[in-house]
Amino acid sequence: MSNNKSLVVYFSQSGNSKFIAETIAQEIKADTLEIKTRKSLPKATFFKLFIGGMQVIFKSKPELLPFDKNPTDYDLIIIGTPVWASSYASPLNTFFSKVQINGKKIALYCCCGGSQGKTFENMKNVLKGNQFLGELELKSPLNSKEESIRKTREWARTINS
Ligand SMILES: Cc1cc2nc3c(=O)[nH]c(=O)nc-3n(C[C@H](O)[C@H](O)[C@H](O)COP(=O)(O)O)c2cc1C
Repeated sequence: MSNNKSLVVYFSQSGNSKFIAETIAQEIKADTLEIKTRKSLPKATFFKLFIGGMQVIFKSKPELLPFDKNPTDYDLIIIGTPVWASSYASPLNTFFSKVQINGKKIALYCCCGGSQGKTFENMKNVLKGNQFLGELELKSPLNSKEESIRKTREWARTINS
C-alpha cells in the first residue's frame, strides 16, 4: 500500500462508472468526486444517445454543479467515464476545461457497451504533462458485478503499489 493521497473523479449517467468508482475507492481508500451536470440527458434512449453523441462530436461543455473536492490536492487521480460516441463523456470536457491537472499520477477507466474506441487516447491527449499508470475498460459492469469487482480491485492494487 502506498502513501498516495488518491481521488477517483468520475461521471456516470446510468450508474456503471459510479459502481466502479466506489469499488476503487474502497480498495485503495481513495476519496471520490462525482461530476454532475446541471441538466440530465433525455430519458428516451434515442434522444439520449443522439444528444450525448452530439455533445461529444461538437465538444460541448455542459454546465456542471460545483465540486466538493479539489483534485489538485491529490497525488493520484483516477478518472472514470462512460464511453460516449467512442470517446469520453461530454461533462468531462467541462471538467478538463475548469481544472488544470499537471504533474499528477493518473489512471483511467471507462465503462462501455461495446468498445472503448478512442476514449483513453483522447483523455491522454487532454491530460498531457501527467504520468499515466494504467487503464481499465469494463463492459457494462453492472451486468456482471462480481467479475467487475474482482477485475477492478486487482487493477486498483496495481496502480496504487
Ligand atoms: C450518449 C451515449 C453514447 C454512447 N456511446 C457509446 C459508444 O460509442 N460505444 C460504446 O461501447 N458504448 C456507448 N454507450 C454506452 C455506455 O458507454 C455504457 O452504457 C456505459 O456502461 C454507461 O456508463 P454509466 O452507467 O456510468 O453512464 C453510450 C451511451 C450513451 C448514453
